[in-house]
Amino acid sequence: MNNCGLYTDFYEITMSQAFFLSGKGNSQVSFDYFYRTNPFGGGYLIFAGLSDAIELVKRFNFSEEDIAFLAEKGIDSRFLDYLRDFKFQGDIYSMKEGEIAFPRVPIMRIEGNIIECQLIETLLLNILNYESLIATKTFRITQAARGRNIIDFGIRRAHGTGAVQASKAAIIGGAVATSNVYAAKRYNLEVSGTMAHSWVQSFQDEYEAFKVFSDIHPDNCILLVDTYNTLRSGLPNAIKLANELKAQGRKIKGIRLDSGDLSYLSRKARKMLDDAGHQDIIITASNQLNEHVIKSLLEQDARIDAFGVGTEMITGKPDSSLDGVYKLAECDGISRMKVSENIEKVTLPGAKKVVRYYDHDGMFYRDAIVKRSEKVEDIKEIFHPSVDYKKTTVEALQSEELQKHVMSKGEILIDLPSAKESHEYLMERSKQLPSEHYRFISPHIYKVGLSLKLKQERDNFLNNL
Ligand SMILES: Nc1ncnc2c1ncn2[C@@H]1O[C@H](COP(=O)(O)OP(=O)(O)OP(=O)(O)O)[C@@H](O)[C@H]1O
Ligand SMILES: O=P(O)(O)OC[C@H]1O[C@H](OP(=O)(O)OP(=O)(O)O)[C@H](O)[C@@H]1O
Ligand SMILES: O=C(O)c1cccnc1
Repeated sequence: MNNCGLYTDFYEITMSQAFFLSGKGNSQVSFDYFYRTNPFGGGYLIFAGLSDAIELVKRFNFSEEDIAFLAEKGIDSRFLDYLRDFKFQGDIYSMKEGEIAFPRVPIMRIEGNIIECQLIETLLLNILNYESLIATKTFRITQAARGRNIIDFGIRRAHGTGAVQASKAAIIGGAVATSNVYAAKRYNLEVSGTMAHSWVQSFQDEYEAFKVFSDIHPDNCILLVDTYNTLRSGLPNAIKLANELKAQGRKIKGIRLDSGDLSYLSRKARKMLDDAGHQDIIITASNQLNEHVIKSLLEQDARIDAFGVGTEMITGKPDSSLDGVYKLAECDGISRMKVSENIEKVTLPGAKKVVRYYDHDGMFYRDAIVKRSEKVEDIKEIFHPSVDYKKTTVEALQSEELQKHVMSKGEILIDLPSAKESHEYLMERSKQLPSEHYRFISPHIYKVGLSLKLKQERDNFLNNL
C-alpha cells in the first residue's frame, strides 16, 4: 500500500470533513490507545505492531484516484483539497514493541490536530490489535513449549493476507521461523519448510519419496512419517534411509509427526531412532496444536523437539480479536471523558502517561496512569482505580515512563525495531514479570493504580455530571 489514506472506516472521513467545515479542524487533542480485557484468559498482553503502524502512518495520504473515489462518495471538494496534501504531523508516544502491557493502561498516546488524529484511528487499531493478539498467543505457546522451538505454519489458515503481519507478530511473540515466504522476505524472518503428504503420495513407495527428497535437500530434510502408518511404515523407512546416509557420512535432520497420539508416537519414535543410533535426528510435531495441547504433551513426557503451529496461533483462537480502543482524552487543553453505565467503559480524563514501578528485585510491581503534566518524582502514592481506601506507596521505588516519544510532528524519532529486536526486548521484559501472571488458569491480576491528581480529576468530572 503506497498511499493508505483509504485504509480506514468511512466515518473517520465524514467526521474529519465535519471538523474541517465547522472550523474545529485546528483543535489540539490527545487520544489514548489501550485495551480492556486480557486475551485468552491470560494475565497480560504482548504489545506488537508498532513498527508496521508507524510506517503506515507515514504513508497515510491520498492519491488523485483516492480523492476521485471520495468525491464520488459525496465528500466536499473543500475537504478533498485538504486531503490532497494530507500528512500526519502529530506526535506519538508509545510503549516499545514487545512490551508487556495490562488492561486499561494506555499503550500509546497520539497528539496533534483533531483531523489528523481522528483519521488514523482505524489504521492504528487494525494493526495494533491484530499483531498484539497474535504475538500474545504465540508467546503463550512458547511458554508451554518450555524452550522447544515453535515454527509458524499458519499462512494457509490465516485470515487472508493478514497472514503477512500475523507471521511477523508470531516471530515477535517467540516463533523461531515461519513457513510464510512473503513475510520472511518482507521482514527478514527465518523461513522454514518440511514436506507435505502430497510429496510422499506422489511416489509408489514411501522410502523412495524420502530418498529422493534427501538427495535434493541434503541439509534440510525433515521427513513426514505419518502418510501410511507412522510406526510400521514411516519410521522404518526413515530409519532405513538414515542408516544408508550415515554410511555415506550424511544424515537426515528430523521427522515430522502430523496425526495420532503425538505423545505416544513421539516416545516410540524416539526409542526406535535411538536404538538405531540416530540420537541426533529431531522429532517435530504438528496437528492442531495450541498452548494447552503442547503443555499436556510435555506433561505426558512427549519426546518432541519442535512444534509446527498453524491455525490456532495465526487466528488467535479462540479469541479472534483484541478489544483495543482509541479514545479522546483531551481537546484544546480541556479534559474529556467517555461515561458509561458499564464502569469498565468509563475512560480516564486528560492527556496521560504511564509509569511502571519496579520492586527491589527489579520485578514489575505496579503500573500507574498519571497526568501527562505530572512529575514522576512528585508521585508518592498511587490509588486503586475504583476502591477508594486502597492505595500503595511508591515513593522509594525505581520507576520508568513506558510511553517513549516515537514520532514528532510526523517524523519518526526512533529506529523502528525488527521483529527479532522486539522479540529480544520481550525476552528481557518477560524475566521481570512475576511467574504467577503466566498461569493459564486464574493468572494473578497485575495491579494498576492512578495518581491522586488523575483520580481527583476523574471523580470531580463524574460528581459534576
Ligand atoms: N497425547 C496427546 N495429548 C493431548 N492431545 C493430543 C495428543 N496427541 C494429539 N493430540 C491433539 O489431539 C487432536 C487430535 O485431532 P484429530 O483427532 O483430528 O487428529 P488425528 O485424527 O490424529 O489426525 P488427522 O485427522 O489429521 O489424521 C489434535 O489437536 C492433536 O494436536
Ligand atoms: O494443524 P495446524 O496447526 O493448522 O498446522 C498446519 C497444518 O497444515 C498442514 O496440514 P494440511 O494443510 O495438509 O491439513 P491436514 O494435515 O489438517 O489434513 C500441516 O501438516 C499441519 O497439520
Ligand atoms: O513446512 C511444513 O512442514 C508445513 C508448512 C505449512 C503447513 N504445514 C506444514
